[in-house]
Amino acid sequence: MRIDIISIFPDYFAPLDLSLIGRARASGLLDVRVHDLRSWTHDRHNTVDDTPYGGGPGMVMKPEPWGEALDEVVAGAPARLILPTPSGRPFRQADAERLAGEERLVFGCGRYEGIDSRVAADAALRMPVEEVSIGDYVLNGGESATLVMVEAITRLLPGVLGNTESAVQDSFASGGMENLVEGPVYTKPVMWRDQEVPPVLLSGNHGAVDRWRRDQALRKTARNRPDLVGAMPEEALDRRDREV
Ligand SMILES: N#Cc1c(N)n[nH]c1-c1ccc2c(Cl)cn(Cc3cccnc3)c2c1
Repeated sequence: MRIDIISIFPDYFAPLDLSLIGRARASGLLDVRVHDLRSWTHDRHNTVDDTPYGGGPGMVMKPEPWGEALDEVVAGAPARLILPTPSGRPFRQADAERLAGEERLVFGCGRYEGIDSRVAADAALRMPVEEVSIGDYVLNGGESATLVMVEAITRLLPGVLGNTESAVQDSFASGGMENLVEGPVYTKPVMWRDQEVPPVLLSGNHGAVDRWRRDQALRKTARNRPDLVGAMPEEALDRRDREV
């Protein structure tokens, strides 16, 4: 997969040189290219914003630099443009799984009050464009959202997660314990500050461990994410009661 990121803060993406994504890039498994939008400005001040038509607070990102940047970065090759925006469709795990199947993604990270709306409309003449939001809270621009989405997407690519990690049983995964959040996890020592590891985890009884983990995940989901419990079929909630 090739990912292009366009931003006025390219240094924001230094974390993509680290850890599993950094290793995947170094191995050639993943091709991530970060571009400074100001490379496509032509005035002395590298201007990327201007006042909004119709008035109102703040500034809007000018369309010309974006148009030139997308023309050059995409260069006619099929790519999907992802535009983080507070008004976008919610980004979910299913979107990460879907986008992990794409050959090329381009992330347009805006700032100020947003990118001139004609940029998305013009790009949509040549490629699929998705306006997405990572959550109902307000950020200062699209960079943090892009980091979140790039991590959620690329961790699903074969070979990116090492042997010690697994994307299969993750929360919100389509497989594994569907629609449940992760339950508690433990490692050595068996006793720490007067807290012992639940004995079932030391029992070697894999069936009992699986049942215990599912029950803990159900309890944690009901406590922290009642919205997910509502979406769960009734029998899934009662299953633990029938299991011996
Ligand atoms: N994704 C996402 C997301 C999220 N979940 N919160 N905020 C954002 C986000 C994404 C893109 C931009 C661009 Cl471009 C400018 N801003 C600042 C802003 C804030 C409030 C109203 N208008 C613009 C962005 C905020």
